[in-house]
Amino acid sequence: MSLYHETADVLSVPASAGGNLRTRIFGKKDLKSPQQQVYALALETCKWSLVLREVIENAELLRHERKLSPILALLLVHDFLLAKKGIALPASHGLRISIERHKARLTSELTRARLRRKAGSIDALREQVTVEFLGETAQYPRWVRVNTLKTTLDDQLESTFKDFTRVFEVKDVARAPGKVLYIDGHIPNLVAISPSFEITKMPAYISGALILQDKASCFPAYLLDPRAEDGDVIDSCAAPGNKTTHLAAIVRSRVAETEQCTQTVYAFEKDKHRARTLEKMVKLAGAKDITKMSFGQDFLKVDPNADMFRNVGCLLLDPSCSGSGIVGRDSMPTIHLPQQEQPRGTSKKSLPDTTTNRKRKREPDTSNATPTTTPQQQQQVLVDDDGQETTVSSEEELKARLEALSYFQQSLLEHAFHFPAARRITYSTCSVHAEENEQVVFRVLKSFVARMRGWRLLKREEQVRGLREWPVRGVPEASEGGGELADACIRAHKDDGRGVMGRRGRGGGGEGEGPWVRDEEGRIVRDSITGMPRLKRRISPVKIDDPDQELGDGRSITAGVERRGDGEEEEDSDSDSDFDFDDSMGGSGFTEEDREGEEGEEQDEWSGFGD
Ligand SMILES: C[S@@+](CC[C@H](N)C(=O)[O-])C[C@H]1O[C@@H](n2cnc3c(N)ncnc32)[C@H](O)[C@@H]1O
Repeated sequence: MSLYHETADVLSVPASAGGNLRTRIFGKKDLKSPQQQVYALALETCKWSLVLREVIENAELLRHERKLSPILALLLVHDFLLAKKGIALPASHGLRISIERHKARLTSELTRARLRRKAGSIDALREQVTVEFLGETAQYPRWVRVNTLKTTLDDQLESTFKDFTRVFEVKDVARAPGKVLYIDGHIPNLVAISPSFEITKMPAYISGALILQDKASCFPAYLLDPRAEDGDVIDSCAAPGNKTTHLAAIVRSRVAETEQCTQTVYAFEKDKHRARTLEKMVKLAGAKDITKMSFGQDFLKVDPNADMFRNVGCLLLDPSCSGSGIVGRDSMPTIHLPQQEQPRGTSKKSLPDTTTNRKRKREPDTSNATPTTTPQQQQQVLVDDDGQETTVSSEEELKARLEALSYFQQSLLEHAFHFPAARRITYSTCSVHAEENEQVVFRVLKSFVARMRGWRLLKREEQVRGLREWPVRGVPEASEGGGELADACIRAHKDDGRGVMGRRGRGGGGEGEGPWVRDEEGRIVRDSITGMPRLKRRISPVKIDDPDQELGDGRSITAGVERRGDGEEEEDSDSDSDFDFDDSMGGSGFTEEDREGEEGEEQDEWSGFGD
């Protein structure tokens, strides 16, 4: 099946099948065409579909080419008119011929469509189309992390962003058209640029020198602040790898260029499929020398006392969570289908697109396709790490899922507390729910292992400058522990006016936030229970929005702890950490993706690190 038929199939899946464009494509195991290519074609065609519909209808393409279905026509005309290399089929292929023989009409209709929109050039039209397509998300800047493993901010200001106008308030980025840039004041090496700028086409992006990463997603690694004296670092839940590569960049930045970096970032990812993405990202970001990845490895089953981890001073925990909370099911982009047999000059732009869709050979009925159609109802939907959505039908069900997830999250933290040389931990999620955020932090600090080993909250005034100054903090009512815990937490949400946004930019969510916990520099203190000298760790929760910002969804929470000291540490005899994820979660409370990670793979065995 050709790229075009496969993409048409993806776009024709009924709305009831759920999922978003990304999950429909990347979760599809039987695609013959490269997933990335299908995704790009589908997304770009949706983006241009309003213009292309007009072109196709006015050129009467479907009247002349009766074998073409509306979706196929859109895809082919998209590539014919807008793709650099045209239609990706041999010149003699029937589908290609069916479009190219209408070259004159199609190109002149595109020119007319452009002029109707008062766009002076195709590039100007492209910008208009992009802003329109981004809709609500166009109100937010696009955050770009300068990957210091490969480049520097100065180099990028002189190359990729050479023609950009610098603004000094983040709110001015999204408002201004064209090329505008803001250098972030909280996170080093982070810039915000105009959302309509096609950064993904820039060589620096393609080479991994620039990484698309929402500001809030940069909080955990920055807050963790791993320094040379902290030794090795663990990213416990690593895929797709935004935070792993950020950690690697920070670690490397603290070693002189001429010197070898002796620290290692250990990255665990339980899901083998997602681990492949992690591997690609680590490689692309130039983090391979510093990072050791263990594919399909459950962090909870890693022995903290293993010799390999004796120097691990910092851990970043960014576990699976309930995702973006309550969101609208608007995850599929809209596609505007041309009508068949539309008489010239009479296009009815507001007709529901699917009404005229006819069944075609090899192309399924699109009458129920998510794309074009009616606004989706707002529902309570939990979104997992893969973007899979689960509708929650009752408050009780939601409560049960959150409870199960929060126990898993707490178990990760408790497990991290056991690493003998650990000084700091950050904890983050992309959940909107206090149950997974402040409440996890509050509970875990009261756990036996936390008290025995002296972990404590990292207070706001002890945090790195950028996050100390970040004004959006935890919610006191959700913090049980009161004002201090809330203030130590960092939150970010898309309505905070600071340019951050949820992972998926879904409508209807609004309130999403997540806390982050981290500890500060540990000091030897007297343990309040035993009176013994102890390493002091602190945890501070922070709330943030999350990362995978492209089609973003959800928020994230991070928590971290740190300890430092030269005191003797007692061997813990408590069994808090022997929490068995599988048993304790039961069957109802966690995401598909968590389950998938367990299936078929032997999780108990240490799979070793790949270089
Ligand atoms: C929220 S995502 C992490 C995102 C990542 N930190 C980033 O910034 O790119 C959570 C990941 O943790 C993985 N995961 C969940 N439980 C795990 C466990 N027990 N051990 C290792 N990985 C786990 C999931 O498969 C998922 O890929």
